[in-house]
Amino acid sequence: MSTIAAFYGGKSILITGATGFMGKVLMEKLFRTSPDLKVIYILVRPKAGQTLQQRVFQILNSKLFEKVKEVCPNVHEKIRAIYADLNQNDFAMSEEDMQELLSCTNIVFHCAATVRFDDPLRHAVQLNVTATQQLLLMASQMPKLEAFVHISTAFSNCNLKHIDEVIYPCPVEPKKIIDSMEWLDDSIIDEITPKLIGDQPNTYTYTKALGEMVVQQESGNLNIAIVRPSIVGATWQEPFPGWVDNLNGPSGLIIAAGKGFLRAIRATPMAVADLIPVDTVVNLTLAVGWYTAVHRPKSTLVYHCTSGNLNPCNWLKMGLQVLATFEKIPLERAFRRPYANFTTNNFMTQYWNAVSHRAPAIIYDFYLRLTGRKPRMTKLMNRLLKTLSMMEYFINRSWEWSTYNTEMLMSELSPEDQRVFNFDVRQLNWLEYIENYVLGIKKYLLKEDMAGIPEAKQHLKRLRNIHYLFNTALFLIAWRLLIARSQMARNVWFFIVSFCYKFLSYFRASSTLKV
Ligand SMILES: CCCCCCCCCCCCCCCCCCCCCC(=O)SCCNC(=O)CCNC(=O)[C@H](O)C(C)(C)COP(=O)(O)OP(=O)(O)OC[C@H]1O[C@@H](n2cnc3c(N)ncnc32)[C@H](O)[C@@H]1OP(=O)(O)O
Ligand SMILES: NC(=O)C1=CN([C@@H]2O[C@H](COP(=O)(O)OP(=O)(O)OC[C@H]3O[C@@H](n4cnc5c(N)ncnc54)[C@H](OP(=O)(O)O)[C@@H]3O)[C@@H](O)[C@H]2O)C=CC1
Repeated sequence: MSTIAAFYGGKSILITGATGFMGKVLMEKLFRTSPDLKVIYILVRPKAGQTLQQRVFQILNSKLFEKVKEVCPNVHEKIRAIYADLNQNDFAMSEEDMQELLSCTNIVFHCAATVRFDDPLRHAVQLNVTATQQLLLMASQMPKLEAFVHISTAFSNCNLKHIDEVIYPCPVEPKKIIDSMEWLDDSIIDEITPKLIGDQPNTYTYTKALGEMVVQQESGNLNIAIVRPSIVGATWQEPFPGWVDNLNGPSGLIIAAGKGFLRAIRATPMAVADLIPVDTVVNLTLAVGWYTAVHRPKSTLVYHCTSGNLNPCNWLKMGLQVLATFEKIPLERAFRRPYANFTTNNFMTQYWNAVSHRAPAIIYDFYLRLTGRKPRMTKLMNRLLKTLSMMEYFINRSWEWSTYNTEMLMSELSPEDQRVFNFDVRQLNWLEYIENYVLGIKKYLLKEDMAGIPEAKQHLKRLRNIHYLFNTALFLIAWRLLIARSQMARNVWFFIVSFCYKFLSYFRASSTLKV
């Protein structure tokens, strides 16, 4: 029997961000391995016209939870959705809900965050810093609390090249930032944002670093740990390979590549692609929760959940494997054939953006206009280029994350726990993982039917023919224009034609002689 699974039995667990990518996998694993847990409280807000209950119903009835229903048939009774908006004071929770949480919670997993890179600083501070502070305050009033696990990011200190498992101080105290957000108006905040974030690439990594400092400053007597995952990708093994349900990280760009929108990228091919499967992150998180509660380390331990130092993969290898998979299993209705062009040169980036991204979009929009339809490709392409520009910082650098605490934790686990809560990325086969990731994107994110693969392949063949036809026509037009304007081009043209004619005559003559 797994010690960690047994530990969560009978526990009341509070999860924030349970409706998010990582939160869902965390809940799934908890229910599957510890079906005798008492209750999971999840803080949820209504969204996109769905009530709390509808959101929970949708999660529990998704493919991800199919195995859970077998091992824990009463899962509906063990999940308690509590209305909460982490942007509001006291999370806008009712008094009864608050009291229940304070008196019953044994373990807290704080996953909620805004992960947008372009969020205004005020909003990012509210969710990634102030909400963390409020949750810690709540935690300090929970008499039964055994452990609080805060999910941060390995990029919270991405202004450094080598990152240790420690909390680094921020230039400005989080409290001062929180205070200033209360009285500064939006335009001033926007103006000072670049100065405040300094050498951090965006408000996301900056506020995640502030969040860690808040954890350190407000931890008091709590048993707290921080987990720092790098770029979280689809599931590796559990509950099944390739599950993914959002566009964050590489997923959106993989789709863009598969649909033929993204054909060139400013990326350093040999830079480490520090991806980490979401089930690996969840296994580590659960092991951390157990260790923190049982061993009560004296200080707040930070755990890096990264792959680069143990089993590195680079962007080139990843890109090529993505394309190889699309050869076998293409996406439906692609705009162009998938193709990859990695460049680190600024001029080449501009060139490829103009030739491979903007020009086809303009031509296609022209075609849409001609056929009486609404143009949309240029808008979509601009969005893609914006996304690319936001990601560039992360795909042109490599970082070294030390993993002493993570390795120490691994050595503390029993063989059974190492198997059930496996977070040893050395066992990961990248080519297999990436193939499953791409397949998962097709099946679970885009919900494309595998029966449509032959038609998708046919479509790619048609696109290839259109591509050849288009290039030939373009070449002939360009050549015709050149001949009309340049004597030299005409001379070259006559030289080539007469050369070919002579060659053919010679060939015919020599073959007649042989006979
Ligand atoms: C050339 C060949 C290629 C070959 C093969 C290819 C190989 C692949 C190579 C891969 C290299 C990967 C590098 C990853 C590096 C990650 C580093 C992470 C490090 C930190 C990790 C963390 O610790 S934290 C998690 C990361 N955090 C995010 O990753 C959020 C980002 N994101 C945003 O910051 C906003 O999204 C942003 C973008 C501002 C847009 O903002 P925006 O306002 O313009 O757009 P919106 O977000 O409102 O979305 C409007 C519509 O775009 C759709 N969409 C949203 N995202 C999309 C996306 N990525 N790709 C496509 N489509 C996307 C969405 O579904 C909407 O669609 P619709 O309109 O139909 O609903
Ligand atoms: N994905 C990644 O690549 C990485 C993620 N991380 C960290 O992991 C954690 C989880 O990320 P991930 O699951 O990918 O993110 P998601 O964007 O998928 O999920 C974010 C979660 O936070 C919730 N949330 C956001 N705002 C509020 C609010 N005002 N009130 C209540 N809940 C709110 C969301 O709820 P709702 O569904 O209602 O929007 C959602 O459940 C985050 O802390 C992130 O920083 C770290 C490294 C990499």
